[in-house]
Amino acid sequence: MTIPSSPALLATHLSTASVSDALDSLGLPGSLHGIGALRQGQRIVGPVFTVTYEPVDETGGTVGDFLDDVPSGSVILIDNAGRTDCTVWGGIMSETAHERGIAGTVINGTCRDVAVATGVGYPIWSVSRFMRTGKDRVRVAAVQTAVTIDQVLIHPGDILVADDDGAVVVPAARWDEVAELARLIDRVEEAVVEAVRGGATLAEARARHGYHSLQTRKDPS
Ligand SMILES: O=C([O-])CC(=O)C(=O)O
Ligand SMILES: [Mg+2]
Repeated sequence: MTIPSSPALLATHLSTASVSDALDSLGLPGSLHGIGALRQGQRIVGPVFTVTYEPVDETGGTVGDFLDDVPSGSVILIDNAGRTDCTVWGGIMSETAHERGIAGTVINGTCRDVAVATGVGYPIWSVSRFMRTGKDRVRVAAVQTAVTIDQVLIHPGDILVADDDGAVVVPAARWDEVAELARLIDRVEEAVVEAVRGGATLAEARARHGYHSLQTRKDPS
């Protein structure tokens, strides 16, 4: 399996749109509906380090205790069950993750200190932003165990791609296959645009290159 984590590959990596279409064509789930980029113009790809939070009723809960254990190049994927009334990520964590070379953080939940993340250029995708802390409200229940977000079952080490359009996860064992298909989809879409530039109508260009069925699930037989 090739994980494109070098800066050069990061600069040219696949869009979430192409990866999502490739997953559709293989009949695989992976797109994380409801999680969006905190700010535009950032793209990441890397293996996920999963974190699961749970609520606490009394004092003692806190956020971020796992951060010292995350390898550089990882994408931190936090599942707080979509909870948006208290954080699981903040500015100290953004500064620390940036310092450690962590690729970015994707949160099924909310985060705060957004200006700090923006200031250091640390990429975050989340359901929302909100300032009330998760300290004394949540605690880490598990790290590096499987999580399910938007009905997508995600295992530690699966490959997450995120950009302006959101975040999508590919099972590690299917990465090469999905990436190759996504590259093919990119090439076909470029050919459609080239045909339009060359004078074809959009209908002609799309028909010529099979645009409408790029993402259609292919018969496995
Ligand atoms: O309580 C939180 O969300 C954590 C926080 O603010 C930080 O890391 O700076
Ligand atoms: Mg803070």
